[in-house]
Amino acid sequence: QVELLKKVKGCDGILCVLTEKIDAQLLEAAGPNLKVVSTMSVGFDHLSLDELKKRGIRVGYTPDVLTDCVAELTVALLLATSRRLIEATHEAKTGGWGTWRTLWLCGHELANSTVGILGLGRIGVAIAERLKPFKVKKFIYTDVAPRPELANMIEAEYVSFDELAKQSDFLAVCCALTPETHGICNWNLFSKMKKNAIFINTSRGGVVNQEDLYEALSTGLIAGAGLDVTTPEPLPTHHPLFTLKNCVILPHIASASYTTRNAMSALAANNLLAGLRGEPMPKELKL
Ligand SMILES: O=C(O)C(=O)CO
Repeated sequence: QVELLKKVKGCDGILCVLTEKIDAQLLEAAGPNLKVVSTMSVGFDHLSLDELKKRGIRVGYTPDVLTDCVAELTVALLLATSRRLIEATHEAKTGGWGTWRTLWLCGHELANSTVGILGLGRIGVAIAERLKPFKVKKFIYTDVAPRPELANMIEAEYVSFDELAKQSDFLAVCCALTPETHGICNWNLFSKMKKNAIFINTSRGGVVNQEDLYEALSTGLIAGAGLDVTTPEPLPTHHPLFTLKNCVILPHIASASYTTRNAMSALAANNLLAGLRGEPMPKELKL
C-alpha cells in the first residue's frame, strides 16, 4: 500500500486486486488524471465507492467468470469440513489410525439435509446446483429481500435470518461485505444454529465475528466451520481458530484455478482499457 501510494501519482488508470485499499487517501495521491479503477475481483469492499463516484471515476470488476470456480471450492470446503477430511489425513499420517472403529471420525452428511444460503446471488445458486445431486432435502435462503428469479432456479425457499439459523444443517455465506453485513455472523446467529450445523464462508472474513465463532466451535454449539476468508488475511498462525480441529481454514483460494484467474485478469484488463478509452466496459460497476 505504501508503494502504491508513492507510485500512483498521475496515473490514468489503476488495475488492482482485493488486497489494495482504494480509498480517499489513494485517490488523492493519484490526482485528477485518474479515470478508471479496475479490480481483478468480484468483491469490491476494498473500494470506497462514494469517493470514486464523487470524483467521476469509473469502476470495473470481474463477476461471472469466477462463479463456477468459487462454487466448486465452496463444495470442496464444505465436504472437507463436514466429513473431517483434514483431521482424517492427519490421523492417517501420524499414527492415529488404529483398528476400524464405529464412531471414529464420523461427520455429517448432505443427504436429507437442509442447506441455507446467506445472501443469494450467482455464487449461491451455483453452490446449490452442485449440492443438489448430494440429495439435499431443502434449500433455504435469506437476503435483504426475496430474489424469486434466482431462488426458482434452485427451488429455494425464502426465510428470515432467524429461521435460516434454526433450520440449516449447512449454512453457506455468500453475501457481499457491506456495512449491513459486517459481523452479522455472530453469537446471535451461532446460538440459534443446530448442534450438528456446519458453517461455511467463502465470501469475506468481515461478515464473521471470529471471537463468537471460536466460542461456538470450541463449546460445541455448532459442529464445524470451513473458512476460505478471515480477518485479517493472512490469519496469523497463532490465531486461536487454528487450534480447533473442527475449523478448516483455507488461504482465500476460492477463485484459484488457472482458467478462472486467467479469465479474471483478461476481464480486468479489458475493463481497464475500455474505461481509459471512454468506451462501455465489459463489466462495469454502476456507481
Ligand atoms: O473475486 C473476489 O472477490 C475474491 O475474493 C477472489 O476471487
